[in-house]
Amino acid sequence: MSPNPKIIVALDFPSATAALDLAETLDPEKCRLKVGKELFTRAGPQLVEALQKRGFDVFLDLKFHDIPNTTSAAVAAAADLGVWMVNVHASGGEKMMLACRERLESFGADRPLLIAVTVLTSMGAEDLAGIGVQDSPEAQVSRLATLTRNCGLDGVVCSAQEAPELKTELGSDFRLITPGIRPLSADKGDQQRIMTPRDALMAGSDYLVIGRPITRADDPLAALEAVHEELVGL
Ligand SMILES: O=C(O)c1cc(=O)[nH]c(=O)n1[C@@H]1O[C@H](COP(=O)(O)O)[C@@H](O)[C@H]1O
Repeated sequence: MSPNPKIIVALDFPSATAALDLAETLDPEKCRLKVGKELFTRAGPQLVEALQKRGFDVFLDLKFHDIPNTTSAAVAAAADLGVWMVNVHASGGEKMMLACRERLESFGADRPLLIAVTVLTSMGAEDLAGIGVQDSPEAQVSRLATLTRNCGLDGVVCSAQEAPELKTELGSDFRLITPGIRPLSADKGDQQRIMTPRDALMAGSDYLVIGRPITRADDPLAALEAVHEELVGL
């Protein structure tokens, strides 16, 4: 039993019923839950509250990216909901991230963790070139993660492939949240920069975001248990 579960199950479902059905089978002491754009758009704050009432920490993954005034107000709305963690896109820039961090100060110690997405784990070098970024994914992640840390945020979303370098550059307190996690037997799907759960933690990830390998498994609970077994001793 871990008081600080490192696995965040991505509830990428089209309805509150589907999300709650899975949540009923899970243990809040063994995983946290992520509510993203599809589920939140369909089920809204009530679903987040329902999950929190069942004892789960919720990562509200809406990846806010807008002007500073709008984004900081959205982050404050997430804090009012009582979520454990909320995220913005680091590419929204310094002023946007500073405004968000400052807005959360009024929530004191109960504020959510505020993290920023660097380069989506579905993107590789060619995708970056397509949006005018000639640097490698690693260099762009490092640039955006450093900016995020300098703005006083709590951590970044990145690929576990970038974790060792970021831990060295940015320090052990700066949290690394890593999607693109694939047990060896799982399909890669649309993810490009992937790693197994065990390798990701050994590389320096603080939290593993895992969606389809658990939620689309024939037996999601067994799939989650299998990941826990893979992590024994870490
Ligand atoms: O912010 C995220 O959580 C996120 C960032 C990123 O770069 N890549 C990424 O896959 N995610 C999310 O992590 C989850 C990964 O799900 P699976 O690919 O099904 O394991 C999805 O809910 C994505 O929205």
